[in-house]
Parts: sequence; C-alpha cells; structure tokens
Amino acid sequence: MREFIEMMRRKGAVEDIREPCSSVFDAPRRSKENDTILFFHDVDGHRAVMNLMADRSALAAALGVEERDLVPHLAKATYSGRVVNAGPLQGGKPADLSRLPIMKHFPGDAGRYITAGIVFSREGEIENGSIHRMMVIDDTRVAARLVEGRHTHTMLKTALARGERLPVAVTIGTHPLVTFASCTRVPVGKELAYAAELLGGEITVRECRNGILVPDAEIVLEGYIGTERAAEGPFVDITGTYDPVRQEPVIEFTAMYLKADPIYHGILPAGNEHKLLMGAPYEPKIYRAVGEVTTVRDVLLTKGGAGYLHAVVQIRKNTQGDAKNAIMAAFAAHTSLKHVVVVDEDIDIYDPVDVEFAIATRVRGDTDLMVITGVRGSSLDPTRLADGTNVKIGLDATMVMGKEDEFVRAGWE
Ligand SMILES: C=C(C)CCOP(=O)(O)O
Ligand SMILES: [Mn+2]
Repeated sequence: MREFIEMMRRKGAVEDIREPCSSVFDAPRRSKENDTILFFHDVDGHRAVMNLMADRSALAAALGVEERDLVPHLAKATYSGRVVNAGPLQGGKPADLSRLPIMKHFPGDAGRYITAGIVFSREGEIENGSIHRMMVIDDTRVAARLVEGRHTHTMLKTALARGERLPVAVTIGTHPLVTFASCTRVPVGKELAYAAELLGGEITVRECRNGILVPDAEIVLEGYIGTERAAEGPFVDITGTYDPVRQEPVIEFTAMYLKADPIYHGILPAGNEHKLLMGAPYEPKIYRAVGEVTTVRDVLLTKGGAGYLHAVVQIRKNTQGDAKNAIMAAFAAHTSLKHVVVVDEDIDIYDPVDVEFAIATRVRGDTDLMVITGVRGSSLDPTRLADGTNVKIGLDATMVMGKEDEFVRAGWE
C-alpha cells in the first residue's frame, strides 16, 4: 500500500492531515468531504488512510490505463497471475485490536467496525479472499457479516460440518488492487491470482502460523471462525441506510502482525471508495455477459445507485430487441443488481443527465420495461422482503432500429 500512496502523493493526490483526529466519527466525517486520499498522521495516536481508491481516476492510475478504458481492460482478465510463497510471516504478537484505530462511523452503528479487512481462508484445497465488515466485540474478537451462499460462508459451513474451525487471516492495508481483486466475484480460489495479474503478473504471499497465505499488508490478524455467533449490527452499509442486526459468526484472533508504525486503512461505509470497491468489480463481469448477446461498448455502476444497485449498459444493437437480452445478461452477471438501463452509443453513460435524456425520449413504459418479480436481490436493499426477494426492472432506453432519425439529437457536427 505504501508504494501506491507515494505514487499518488507524487501526483498531488494525497492530503496530509496532521492534527489529531478521533476514530469515532471524526476521521469518517472528514473522508466524506471529498475523494482525495486522506493520510491521517494521528488518529487516536496512529497513522491511517481513507479514500485510498475513492474514484475511477485512482483505479485507472493503479492499473496504468486510461479511465475510459477501465472496463474493457478489466474484462480481459484471465485470473492467471503468479502467486509466490515467500515463506512464514515473521513477527507475530498476541492479538490486541485496541492497538488499532478501528473506527466508529455513524451514530447508530453498533460499534467500531473494520471496513477494509480482507478475510483470507482455506477449506481443503480451496482458498478464498473477500472483504467482510467486522464489528469489534473485544480485544481479540469480531463478528463478521458473512453473506449466505458466498464463498467464505460456504467454506465455514463445510469446515464446521467436519467438526473443525475455519482458519482465517484478515489483512488491513493492502495494495488497493489487492482489495479490488478481493471484492471481485472470481472463479473459486482465484482472488490472489487475479490480484497478481492486476499488479503486473506476480504477487508475493507469506504464510501465517495457521497456514493461511496473505499478501503484503500493514496489519495481519490471524485466527479462526468456530461455532460462536454474536449479534452484528446495526451498521450503515453501501446504501447509506442502517443494515439490521443479524446473528453472525465470530472470528477469534490468535495473533497479530504489524508493520513498523502501521498505516490503518478505513473505508467509509457508503462513501465513494466503498461504492467503487463494491460496484466497479461487477462492471467487467456485466460487460463480458452483455458481450455474449450483443455488441457491448461500456458499463457503469452509478454512484446514484449506491455504486451497486444500478447499472447503465451501453451497446450497439445488431437487431431490435438486443437491449432486452442485454438486460437479462446484466441481471445474471450481477445478482444484486436492481435496476439497469440500456442505452445507445450516443449517450454518455457517465453523465446522469444524458442517461435521463435517453429514458425520457426513448422509453415507452408498455414495451421497454422488463419487470422481474420474486427474484433474489441484495440483502442490503431496504425494500427487500423477509425471504430476500425483490423486484428488478430493466429499461430499454435505446432507439428503435430503422427509426434513429426520429430519436437522434440535433447538432452541428
Ligand atoms: C456487503 C455485503 C453485506 C454484501 C451484500 O451481498 P448481497 O446481499 O449479495 O448484495
Ligand atoms: Mn471468493
């Protein structure tokens, strides 16, 4: 992470905050003000960073591509980077979460939450790395929100069915592309290989005493998930609303590894870094799926849609009706997507006003809407039913083929 911060500092993209800040509301509130990387020199006496990758320009800088080329570039991924095991992780100490400036973000949150923690785990030959919010219970335990059916949850169930605990290692303060890779739905076990590919082809990992492999990080917390459960939440998550209390698995940390003067990474829930990390990984996935049914040009998960629930898909239609297939492909690729709008190439998908122009002048409610009821939606959507189902809507906001002259905007070019 430090090399990325220095690269962005050379670009003038880092703001140093030297005055003391509290980890309770103060630092989180500062990060809401803009998308600049905030390097705090004193959060409860510790160094911390927020907004590490809060907008697409930072992601583009990390990848070394133009911002507009992000999605086609990421869509070419083959998850084939090399993962090199450099041996045991050195310097383990007893776990003590009170030594970290773990933040409390909003008044109604149940407590302090680790929000940039990647949970690495292994069950048999299968390894996984995914970000999970973790509520601090005491100096060695957290309650982790493990969404049912996702990789970590499935691996825990398998381990417990064998009467074993799931060994895990949580990293805080990794290179932002490692965090991005861990937020991406990749083939099982491919998160580190994907991170390696994004980083240029190779990533070095080290082994914790419990056997879990972790990438370079400011902080590593090693431990186990057993049968213990605890009430987790309320917590403000991606929609900016309070996600309710659930019984979630408890991670008991048994060791902690810190870099010298470690830099704690905090992600503001529902902030722009959270939206980018939750949503942008789905854009190449949707791009590839839509590319199977028509000519896809670009995909954006919009900030207005919490970076997660709304997508705008830009296509070049080959036949009338392609947009409906693009809608179905988008919903299949991102199963938490709620509303998707499909537009033509003359619409700037990064400009909400342009997208609204397409909806206003190219959508007929009787033929261009696709309404899907009783479908599994995001557990984070306040409108979901108790059984997790919701209603999804696709809008075909493309021009009628053969009648484009009735829809194109007048201009002088
Ligand atoms: C951040 C969290 C809890 C993931 C939400 O996953 P989803 O319910 O599948 O949309
Ligand atoms: Mn996974």
